Amino acid sequence: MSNRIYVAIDTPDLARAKAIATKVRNHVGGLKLGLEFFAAHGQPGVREMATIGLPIFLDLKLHDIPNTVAKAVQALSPLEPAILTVHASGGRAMLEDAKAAAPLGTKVVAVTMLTSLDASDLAATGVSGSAHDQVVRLAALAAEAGVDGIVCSGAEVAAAKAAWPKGYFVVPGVRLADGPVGDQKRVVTPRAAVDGGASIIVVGRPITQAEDPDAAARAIAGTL
Ligand SMILES: O=c1ccn([C@@H]2O[C@H](COP(=O)(O)O)[C@@H](O)[C@H]2O)c(=O)[nH]1
Repeated sequence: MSNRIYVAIDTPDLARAKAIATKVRNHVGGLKLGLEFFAAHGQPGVREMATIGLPIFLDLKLHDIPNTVAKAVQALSPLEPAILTVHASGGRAMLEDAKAAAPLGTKVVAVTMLTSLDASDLAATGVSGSAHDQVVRLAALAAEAGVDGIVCSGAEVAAAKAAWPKGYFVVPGVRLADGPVGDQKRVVTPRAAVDGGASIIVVGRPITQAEDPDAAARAIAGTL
């Protein structure tokens, strides 16, 4: 099994992004680039990071009307990311159109409920019920729409996988047992995420803010 860790390179500083990625490249399976990096460096920055030689996960969490999302996916297609995110709450037509517009080799995965949210945040947006129910509901929508998988927390991944055995499951919100959680609310350890059925785990600050990012990545890989 290849390394399941995608390191989240969340910085607007290209030199720092390259330095961290270069340090950890032997102990992670891919690089996740999100809004912070993309807003600063766009497609040229993604191409630059791709020269490091690891698969690229473009975590842009697209969420708009179907036509706009499909056109955005088309515009991103020359990058041929390994993984691209959209928001499941954009609805079935948006998910279908995003998948249709993506390159064949790109996994389109739908974000269900951000790991920085809990049930009280959900209630504040007018959605009643648990995080578990919300994730399982949106995972069913994603499967029906024909995308490749979902993003969810490690607390729900086993239930989502049981309902969608062929799905691809991306789990962020991963923390070491004694580590700071920061703004994340639904966290699990790397081992628990993989045991629950994560296809890949996304790890950002526990690696990138460590004194020795390579040692941190190696230590996490050693627990899997
Ligand atoms: O529900 C989600 C979806 C995406 N993310 C992204 O993952 C990383 C997590 O970084 P940490 O530093 O390990 O918290 C970050 O890039 C988020 O944008 C998420 O956390 N939760």
